[in-house]
Amino acid sequence: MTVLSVNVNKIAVLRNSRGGSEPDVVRAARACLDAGAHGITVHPRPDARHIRDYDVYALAELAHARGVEFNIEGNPFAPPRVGYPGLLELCRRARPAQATLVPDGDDQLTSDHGFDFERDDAALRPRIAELRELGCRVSVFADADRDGIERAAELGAQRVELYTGPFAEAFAAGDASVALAEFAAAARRAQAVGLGVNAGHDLSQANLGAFLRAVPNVLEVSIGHALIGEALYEGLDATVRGYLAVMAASR
Ligand SMILES: CC(=O)[C@@H](O)[C@H](O)COP(=O)(O)O
Ligand SMILES: NCC(=O)COP(=O)(O)O
Repeated sequence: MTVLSVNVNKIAVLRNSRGGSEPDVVRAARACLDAGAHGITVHPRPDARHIRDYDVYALAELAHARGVEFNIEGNPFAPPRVGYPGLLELCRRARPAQATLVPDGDDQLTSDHGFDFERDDAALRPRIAELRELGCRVSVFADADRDGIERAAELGAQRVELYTGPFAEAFAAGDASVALAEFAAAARRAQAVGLGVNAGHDLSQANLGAFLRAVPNVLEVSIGHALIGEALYEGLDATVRGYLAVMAASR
């Protein structure tokens, strides 16, 4: 079964645009959970452009109280700075059920690629080990079109999150068949060495069904940008239920 983790970064974008505390990130997360979402994801960035450290702690408290998965995404190599203690320190303090490592820089508008597991091997290993010692399940962001996804297992990761941006682009352009075959093959290669497969980036109500029907045994999708945008029209409750309906129909 695939679970839905709602990424609430974009609620914080809106809040930060004016300062103050509205819209309230925790209230929005609660509304998503009330609608049936299985978990909450955040991807705090060192420049604090959206989710801040205090959001992470407040959302962790909510997730722990509700007994749902909290997933923190981020670059494990980004150094701490004021307002951003670093991904590992955030995980030490917030104890998320899952930490998803993503190799992105501050100069990126958003995440746009996965790890090169061969190049990043020595750097990733100790961070994955430390996160696992903290009790986090560790997932690593991966490209479907790059060789070597299997190495994530050797590094100690339990899951990979397939970067679905290229699939979403192909879907929007009208033909995702080649991309879907590539993603399905990558998922199978990861699963063959015992890795669980998550997926995320630019998934939407429009493209999610096609993805889940083609790619086997996706354990979790984390969705933010499209979902929060759609919720402006339909409301969070109806939008989350809409995603869950797509997921149920794609089983
Ligand atoms: C790893 C990933 O694909 C998402 O976490 C995405 O990067 C969301 O981050 P932004 O909301 O900052 O674009
Ligand atoms: N890991 C992907 C995620 O959390 C949300 O990505 P997006 O839906 O905001 O593109």
